[in-house]
Amino acid sequence: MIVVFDLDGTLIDSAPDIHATANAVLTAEGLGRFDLARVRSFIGHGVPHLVDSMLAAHGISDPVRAERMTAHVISRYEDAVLLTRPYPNVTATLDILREAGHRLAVCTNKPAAPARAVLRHLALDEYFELVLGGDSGLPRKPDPAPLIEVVRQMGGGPAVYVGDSEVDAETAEAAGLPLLLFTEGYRKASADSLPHDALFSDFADLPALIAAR
Ligand SMILES: O=C(O)COP(=O)(O)O
Ligand SMILES: [Mg+2]
Repeated sequence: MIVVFDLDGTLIDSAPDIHATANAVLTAEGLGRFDLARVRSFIGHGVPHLVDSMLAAHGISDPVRAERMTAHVISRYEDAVLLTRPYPNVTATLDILREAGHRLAVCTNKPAAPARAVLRHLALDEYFELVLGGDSGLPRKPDPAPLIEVVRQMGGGPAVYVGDSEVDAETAEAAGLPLLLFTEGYRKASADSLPHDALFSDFADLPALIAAR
């Protein structure tokens, strides 16, 4: 089975690093900072959406400024790893899945370089044959194109998607892949309101869900 994972809010709790990065960029722009919960609510659609959400929350619509801030976030993003942790049991579960012969990949809206940097920092990079980021040139999730492309590059065949959010649920449905929804990430809607094949709150439960497919 090909097992494709979302990154932020699924494998890793990266909101503290994204929060720190966002506030550094806001401060450089002379704009007020946001608390962690607010920034977490802006995560999931990639960097341009994060910046647009922060500007909108300040009542600002300014494409030139948005572009400058997006570039500033990206310039800091590869170093934004120190506050990020894998969710409990992620590493052990990746070991189990790999031992069971599954092939693992990441499909994230985070740009590829910071996605690879944080995976490397947490010693998780070696598990994944492929990391497709939000700057691949394809439309970002919830467009199904990046998820379909990951499965294609992995050679096709049976696949599942593991994600945490509205974006992931919409992506999986549009791509025609089963979604295993991790409930402890950055979702805003209730888990039951999102299309999913299974829910889990502990990565230790994931191997059995995948084996049952
Ligand atoms: O960086 C984001 O906004 C979201 O990233 P994700 O697709 O890994 O959840
Ligand atoms: Mg996510």
